[in-house]
Amino acid sequence: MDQKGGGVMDPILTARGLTKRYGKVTALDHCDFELYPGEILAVIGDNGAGKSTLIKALSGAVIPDEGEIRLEGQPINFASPLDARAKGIETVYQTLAMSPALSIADNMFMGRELRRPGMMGKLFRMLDRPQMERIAREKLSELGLMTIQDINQAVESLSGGQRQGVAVARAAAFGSKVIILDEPTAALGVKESRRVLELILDVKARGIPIILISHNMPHVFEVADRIHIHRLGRRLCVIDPKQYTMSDAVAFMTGAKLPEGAEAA
Ligand SMILES: Nc1ncnc2c1ncn2[C@@H]1O[C@H](COP(=O)(O)OP(=O)(O)OP(=O)(O)O)[C@@H](O)[C@H]1O
Repeated sequence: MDQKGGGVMDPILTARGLTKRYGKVTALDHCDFELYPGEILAVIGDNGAGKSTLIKALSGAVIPDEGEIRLEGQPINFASPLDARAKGIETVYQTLAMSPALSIADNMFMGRELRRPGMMGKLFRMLDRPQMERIAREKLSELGLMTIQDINQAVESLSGGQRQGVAVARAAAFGSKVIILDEPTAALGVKESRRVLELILDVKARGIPIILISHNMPHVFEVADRIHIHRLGRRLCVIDPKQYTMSDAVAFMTGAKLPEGAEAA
């Protein structure tokens, strides 16, 4: 059943019956999932509920044992995160996957460097630094991240919030269809978290849907359009944050209360 817009919109990303076992542990147990165009979908759940495994399966980092994933209606079988990236699913992990000693521009283009013909013509193509710097500057400024002064500044010299910003801008910059953010505010202070939440809303305003994994209920309730509650390896329900309180969500998550009237999985 469509959970959004009374059946008007088709989901951009779906999963049906996703299952992943690690020996005797079932990390994902016939899990369903939907992400709709333009929305921020938060995924919450207790420790060990299977949230990371779910996003890893959606981003090609884990290959599910069973189940089906569809992107824009087409079945997909990612063999690796690179595969998922090539299809427009960008994931920003807590570790950010950046090289601290390299510059902002280098990090933004890591793995997709732009090249131009060198002195020897087409055989020896060299990095097109001016172009990469120009685009990096443009992308950061589009997302209001121009508190960063110098695009050649090493990432290690940035604050935690600025680093998170660069990672999100990188994800948003490359024709993404879906951005997955894993605990983007977990390591940040109040002010930096605020900036990152604004950035998440900016990315949404640019029409890119976001999956936000977070344990921070105030942040989730502030930005999410819908909340996928994950419990014991599967989706327990999806709730509208305007209709439930944070304590309801925590009670559902921990099994203290069952969702009433929520869309059961
Ligand atoms: N590579 C692995 N090998 C063995 N077990 C794993 C592996 N990855 C996850 N698990 C197990 O699968 C279950 C789900 O883990 P997962 O990390 O997906 O949960 P989570 O909801 O993201 O938890 P947290 O909020 O604590 O990060 C846990 O019991 C975990 O121990």
